Amino acid sequence: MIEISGLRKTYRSRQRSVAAVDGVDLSVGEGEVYGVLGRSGAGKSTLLRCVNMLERPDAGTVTVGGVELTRLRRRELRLARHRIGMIHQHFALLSSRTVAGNVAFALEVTGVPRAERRARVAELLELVGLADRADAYPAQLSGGQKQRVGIARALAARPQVLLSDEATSALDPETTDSILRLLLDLNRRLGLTILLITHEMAVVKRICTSAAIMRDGRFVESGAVGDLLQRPGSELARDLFPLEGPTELPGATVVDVTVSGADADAPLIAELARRFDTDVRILGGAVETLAATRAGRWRLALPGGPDENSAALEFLRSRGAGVGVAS
Ligand SMILES: Nc1ncnc2c1ncn2[C@@H]1O[C@H](COP(=O)(O)OP(=O)(O)OP(=O)(O)O)[C@@H](O)[C@H]1O
Repeated sequence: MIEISGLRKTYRSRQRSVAAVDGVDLSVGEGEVYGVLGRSGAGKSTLLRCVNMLERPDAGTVTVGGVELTRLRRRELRLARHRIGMIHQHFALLSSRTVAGNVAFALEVTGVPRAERRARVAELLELVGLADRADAYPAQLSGGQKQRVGIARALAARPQVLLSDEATSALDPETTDSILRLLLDLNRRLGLTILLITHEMAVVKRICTSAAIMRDGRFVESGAVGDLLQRPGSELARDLFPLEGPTELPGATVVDVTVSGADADAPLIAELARRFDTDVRILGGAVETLAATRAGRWRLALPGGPDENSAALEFLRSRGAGVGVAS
């Protein structure tokens, strides 16, 4: 649904030049929720703004829903942009308009007739759970309610894609959770593809099917959450699903084992102990449900050195587990 290739954007001023996006490739499938994580200044906002061409990239291509936006002229781009909704950290609502007026505004600019507008606004407010606040003004709303208005407005033109720019960063944890639940619900009900940027791992954990870490304008790691978890040494896996316990034990091989999907609930460790008649110890671990994936991660200590345990490690791999030897 979103294909980005070789994307670059450099900001130049007399004193300095900053490569905010420095060669990013990204592919977001239809119906995916893709999270880009990174610290302040990593280039996340610039990347997102290049996706709907609020920012013109210097190089690379951006294709959304099969349309290559980087080739379009201004007028065509304006039309194509209607297929891409966007929500913002600070909501960006019009303070002089009511909730209904803010949502209607998005329809006015696309020339939707008045009667149709009214019905669509009612439908959208129902969708985001704000039907009873249609006549309120933004100043009378909580942060979570304001973001719901932002979401309704972003969905007005029935976009295929929603871009989310730190949409929950200004909200408390409980409200964050309710907004993330709404986004997940919209993703599932409408088949909406979501590309979000955030500095909060919890957001990725809660709703993303795929994720990337961005640093200095580049993706340092990316992939489906289930795959990342199984990738030995993955930074994202470590942060998404931390493992506790020592990484070294005298006389033992310490391994981190990750399984995802239905395998997460299989009695893998029991089978390992039985088959290889080994006194395997669990040093740390858990089974958790992330947005898209049920996953189990364990740090195990197997008696003996790596050579003595090679058959056991091979067995774990043959069962679809990601295996990283810690020591
Ligand atoms: N309009 C601009 N002019 C000059 N430099 C800019 C501009 N916008 C962003 N930058 C610079 O580009 C780099 C990336 O900024 P960007 O806002 O994309 O990062 P970010 O990861 O979204 O950070 P934050 O979470 O703080 O918004 C930063 O060094 C920033 O100072």
